[in-house]
Amino acid sequence: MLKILRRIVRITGKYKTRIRLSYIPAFLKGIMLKAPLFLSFFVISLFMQGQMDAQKCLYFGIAIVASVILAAAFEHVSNVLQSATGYMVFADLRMKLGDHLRKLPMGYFTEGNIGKISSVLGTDMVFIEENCMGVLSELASFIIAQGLMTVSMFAMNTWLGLLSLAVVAAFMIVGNLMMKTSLKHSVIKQEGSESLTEEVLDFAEGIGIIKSYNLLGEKSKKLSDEFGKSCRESIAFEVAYGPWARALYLTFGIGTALMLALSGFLFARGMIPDTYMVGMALFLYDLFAAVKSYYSQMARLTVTSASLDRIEEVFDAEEMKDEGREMFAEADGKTAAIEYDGVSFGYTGKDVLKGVSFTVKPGEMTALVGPSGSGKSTIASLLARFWDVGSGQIRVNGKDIRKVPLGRLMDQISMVFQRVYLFQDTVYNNIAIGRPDATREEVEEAARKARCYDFIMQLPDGFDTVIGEGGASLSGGEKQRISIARCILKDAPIVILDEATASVDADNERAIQEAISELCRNKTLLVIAHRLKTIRDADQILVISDGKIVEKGDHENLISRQGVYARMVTLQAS
Ligand SMILES: Nc1ncnc2c1ncn2[C@@H]1O[C@H](COP(=O)(O)OP(=O)(O)OP(=O)(O)O)[C@@H](O)[C@H]1O
Repeated sequence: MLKILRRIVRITGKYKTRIRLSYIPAFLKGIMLKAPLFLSFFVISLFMQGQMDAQKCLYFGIAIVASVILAAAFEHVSNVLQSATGYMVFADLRMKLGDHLRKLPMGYFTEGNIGKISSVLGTDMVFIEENCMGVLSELASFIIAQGLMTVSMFAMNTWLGLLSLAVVAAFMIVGNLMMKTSLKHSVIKQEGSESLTEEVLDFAEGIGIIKSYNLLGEKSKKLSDEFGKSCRESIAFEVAYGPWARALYLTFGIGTALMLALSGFLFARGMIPDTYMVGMALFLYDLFAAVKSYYSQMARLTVTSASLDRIEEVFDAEEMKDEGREMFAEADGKTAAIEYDGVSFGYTGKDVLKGVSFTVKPGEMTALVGPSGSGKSTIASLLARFWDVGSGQIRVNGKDIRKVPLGRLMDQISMVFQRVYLFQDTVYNNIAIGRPDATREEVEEAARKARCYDFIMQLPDGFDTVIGEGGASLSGGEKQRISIARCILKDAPIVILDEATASVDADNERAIQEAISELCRNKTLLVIAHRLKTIRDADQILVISDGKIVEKGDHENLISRQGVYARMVTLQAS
């Protein structure tokens, strides 16, 4: 239990002191909450001893009101310190996570971790933020309140004190067993929610394919199975947890009854005065209320433990090294040279690239061609450090790309992917991502060059139209051109182009080709080519097969060689 509390305090980082400070008002609130009870006890005692008068009664009344006001004030201060800190902690933690995710290799995202990331951001962090920070101060005030009650029992009579201590010990045994059960099932529930999130994301993302291949029944069944599993896990949690919650309730009832019986016995034996007997009747239902509430709140914290595990798991994923602090010789220049020097690489041990070496001169175009799965995309993605090379080196302007800051490398590269991703934001912002400090004129100019200005102006709000859910929907070709406008605006010296294989209509294809020509003007180009007719003018064509360069040269040269490339051209022409 303390372990969970310590883990929560640990994630509060630089706000730790604020959290610890908040215990002071929480303790004071704990005392103030019990003050009306003690004051009432004194009032009754004074009445029974015939020492009460109207003035004293008024003072006691004022003291009770003051203690209630103070309890509220202390609660407010402790909440401000703790809950507000919770929001600050998680704002920082989300930023830290964003930064961490940015530094993870692409492989992390393709290895089934998307569900985990979604759960961490959407469920775990929100749960801890909303539930746990406030709970810490609640727990502190429960501990002090229970302490006060037990001490006052000892003050009345040692036997009463010992029995109340024994009941608290029974609460601790039952409470801890309840938490163990809750913890075990929370982990199962959290894992279930993770795989459910993954299944829902998969279903939503693949809905087009699911419909077109008539898989709605099959996929819906898979999804319903996941919902069913999640439901069963929740029921199993309740079934296992319920008896312990009832046991806690019983301990409360039995403990209270035993305290009443003991005080009656002690009174009958003349071991406690009648005022104490009346006081017991007053305290009775409040005697163990704090420890009961404490364990009820702790159950919430067990869910937190499973959430913390997942948050830590994501943070533990190894980041790509970004320790290089050297700069490119021609940093931010308009052209750049690229050299692959004996590059080998494998995703999961097996080598996908085997000793790949080639040079792209500044301002020239190199095309990668070859059968599917030969390693073309892998070659290109290593340049952007989506993964790091296994052995060998990739140099840009003579500098090993691992020796420069990742951010600086990315400044040098624009990428046009086959699969375009536009954010659910305005057209303007989707283009401006390329260079956030660009002026409106520059964004519009980039849109013109990418041949998308005209269709953007026909959208309901022009550049301010929101794309995506609830906003304008665009055709594949239009989206592609917006993504090219983004790259034109970025104006990076290197362009990696994954040539689209999807067929678009002739108008769109012409517009896309014109947009690409604008983008590639005076740039160093690495093109993953699928249609060979588009790369005839390339300065260099690399034919990749099974992770190796098997032919290298320009179109004329490779045709005259009558090798793999020539056969591919003949095949595509037929
Ligand atoms: N993220 C990944 N994890 C594991 N293996 C991968 C991953 N991406 C690609 N591979 C494997 O690496 C090999 C090369 O893939 P790559 O995508 O580079 O080929 P490609 O020539 O670009 O293919 P295509 O023309 O079909 O896009 C293939 O065997 C592929 O299965």
